[in-house]
Amino acid sequence: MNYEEKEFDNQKVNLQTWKKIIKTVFTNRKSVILLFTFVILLGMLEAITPLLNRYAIDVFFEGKDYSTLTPYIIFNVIVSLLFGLSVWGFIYQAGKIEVETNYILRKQSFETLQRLPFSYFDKTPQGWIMARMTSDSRRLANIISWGLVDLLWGLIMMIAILVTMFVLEWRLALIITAALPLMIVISIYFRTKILKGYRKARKINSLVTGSFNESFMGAKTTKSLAIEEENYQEFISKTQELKQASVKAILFSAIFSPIMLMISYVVIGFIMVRGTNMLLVSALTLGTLYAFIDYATRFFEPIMQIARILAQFQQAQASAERVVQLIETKSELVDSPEVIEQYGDIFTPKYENWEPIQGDVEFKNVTFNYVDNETVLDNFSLKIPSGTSVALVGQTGSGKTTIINLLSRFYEPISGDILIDGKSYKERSIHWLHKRLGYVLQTPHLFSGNVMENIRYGRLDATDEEVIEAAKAIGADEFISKMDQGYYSEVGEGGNKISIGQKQLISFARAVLADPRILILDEATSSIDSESEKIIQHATDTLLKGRTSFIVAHRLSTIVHSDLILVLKEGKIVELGSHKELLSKKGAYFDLYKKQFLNEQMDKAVHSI
Ligand SMILES: Nc1ncnc2c1ncn2[C@@H]1O[C@H](COP(=O)(O)OP(=O)(O)OP(=O)(O)O)[C@@H](O)[C@H]1O
Repeated sequence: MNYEEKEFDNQKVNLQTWKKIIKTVFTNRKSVILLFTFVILLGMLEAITPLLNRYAIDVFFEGKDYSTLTPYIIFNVIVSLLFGLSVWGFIYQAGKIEVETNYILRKQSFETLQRLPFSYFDKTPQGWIMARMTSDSRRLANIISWGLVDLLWGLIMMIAILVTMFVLEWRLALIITAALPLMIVISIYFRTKILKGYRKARKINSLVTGSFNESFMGAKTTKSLAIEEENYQEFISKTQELKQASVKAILFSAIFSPIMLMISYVVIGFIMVRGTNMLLVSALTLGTLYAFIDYATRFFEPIMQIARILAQFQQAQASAERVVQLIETKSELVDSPEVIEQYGDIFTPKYENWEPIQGDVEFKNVTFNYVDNETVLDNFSLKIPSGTSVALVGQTGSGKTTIINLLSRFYEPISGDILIDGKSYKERSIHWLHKRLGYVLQTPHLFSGNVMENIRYGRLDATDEEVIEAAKAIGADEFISKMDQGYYSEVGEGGNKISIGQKQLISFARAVLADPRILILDEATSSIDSESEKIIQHATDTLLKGRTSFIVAHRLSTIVHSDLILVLKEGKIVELGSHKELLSKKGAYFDLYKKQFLNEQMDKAVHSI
C-alpha cells in the first residue's frame, strides 16, 4: 500500500482536523459573519414566499378583497429585493472565503516546506507534496465555503418551514414530518454507497495516473526494454477497473434522486387528499392547501442537499488530514531558541547579528547513518583551513555525498560535531550557513526565464553589469553572446534549450555572483568533449580560487591541482594528500587514477577508429 492509499481508509470523522481547518476559515471572521447573515436571511425568505402566495389566493382570489393590494405589492418588491441582496451577498462572501482559505492553506504549506530539511524531500514523493498544495487545498477551500453555505441554508430553510407549517396547520404538518425519517435513512444509505463508489474510483484513478506518469517519464527505458505491450495491458486492466467502479457510483447517483422525488410526490398526494377533505368542510383555506403543497416540495430538497454535503465533507476529510499533516510537519532539523533569538529565523533573519565567515571547516569525530544501525560515517575527523580546495574521491557509495550533506547541514551528525571558524555550526542558524555556502549541483537546475535572470539567482540585487562580469569571469560570455538574444535568451523549462555544459557554466556564474566563502561542487559525471572540458576546467579554477572548496570528483583529471585529495572507502579516509603525494604512494589513489587513465585512453582509441 503506498503513501496515498493508506490515508484514504480513514472513515471516522476526525474532529481535530476539521477544527483546524475551520479555524483557518475563521481567520476571515468578517466574511464568515456576513456569509451566515445572508444565508440565514435567504433561508427565512424561502419560508416566507409560500405565505405570500397563500395570502394572495385567500384574500384576492377567494375573498375578492383588494384593499391590501398596494401594500402587498410593496411587500413583494421588498422580499424580492432582499432575495437578490442575500443571493448576491452569499455568493460574494462564499467566493471570497474560498479564495482566501485556499490562499492560507497554500501559504502555510509553503512556509512549512521552506523550513523542512532536505531529508524530508528525500523521503516524501514530490507528487504527494504537489497534490497537497494544489488539488487538496482547492477541494478543501471549495467544500468549506460552498458546502457550509448549502448546509446552513438547508438547515435554516427546513427549520423555518417546519415551524411555519406547524403554526399554520399541525395536522398537515405531521404528514410531511412523518416522511422525514424515511427520507433521512434513504439519503444516508445512498450517499454512503455513492461515496464508497467514488472513493474506490479515485483510488484506482491515482494508480492509473501513476502508471500513466511512469510510462511517459520512462518512455525511453520502456522502448529500450521493449515492454510496451506489458505496460499497455496493465494500463488497460486498471482503466477497466476504474470504469466499473465509476459506473457503479453513477448508477447509485441516478437511482437516488428519483426515489426521493417519488416519496415527496407520495407525501404531496397525501396532503392533497387530506387537505381537500379539510377544504370541503371549511377547516382549511385554499391558500393554506397551496402553501402546504409548496412547502412539501421545498422541504425535501434540503435533505438531499444536506446528505450530499455531508458525504462531500466525509470525502474531503482525506484532503483535510493530508493538508494539516503537511502544515504541521515538524522539522527534524531546527535551530535552538537561543540561536533563533540571535540570528532570527528563515523568514525574519537578524542580519545585523550575523558575523562574517572565514571559511575554516572541521569535522570532529562525526558519526552518521541515514538508517538505524547502518553506519555511513564512523568517527570521521578532518580539519580544513580557510581557502583550501579539497577533492573527495572514492567508489560509489563511499560517502562523498554524505560528507557534503552533513557540511551543508541537510543532515546533522548522530554524534560528533562540525565546526565552522572554530564554532559548532549548531550555534549558528541554518539560514546563516546556507547564505554563506555555495552549492553547485551535478545537474544544475535552471528556472524558466532568460539567461540574465538565471545567473541573477546567485544574488538577487546584482546589476546587469555584475551578471555579465560574472559570466565573463567564468568564460560563459562567449556562448551566451552567440545566443539569439544574448543574455535575454530564454533557457526553456528546466533549461531544456541549452546543453548540459552550458547549464553548468550558468550555474558557475551564479556561484561567482553569490561569492560564497565555502563552495561545494558536485562534479558532473557526464563525459564532455575536450574543448568543453577545457572551458569547464578554467571555470572551475576561477570559481574555486580563494575559497574553501569541496569537490565531489568523478573525473580525476579535474582535481590534480586540489590542495588536498581525500580518498574514501566505506565512510573512512583511506588516503589523503596532494595529487603528487598520492601518486608517489602508489596506493588506492594511484590505482583509481591508473584505472581511469586507462579507461580514458581506451575511449579515445575507440573514438579515433
Ligand atoms: N538518503 C539516503 N537514505 C539511506 N541511505 C543512503 C541515503 N543516501 C545515501 N545512502 C547510503 O549511504 C552510503 C553513502 O552514500 P553516498 O551517497 O554518500 O556515497 P557517494 O560516495 O556519494 O556515492 P556516489 O559516487 O554514487 O554518489 C551508501 O551506502 C548509500 O546507500
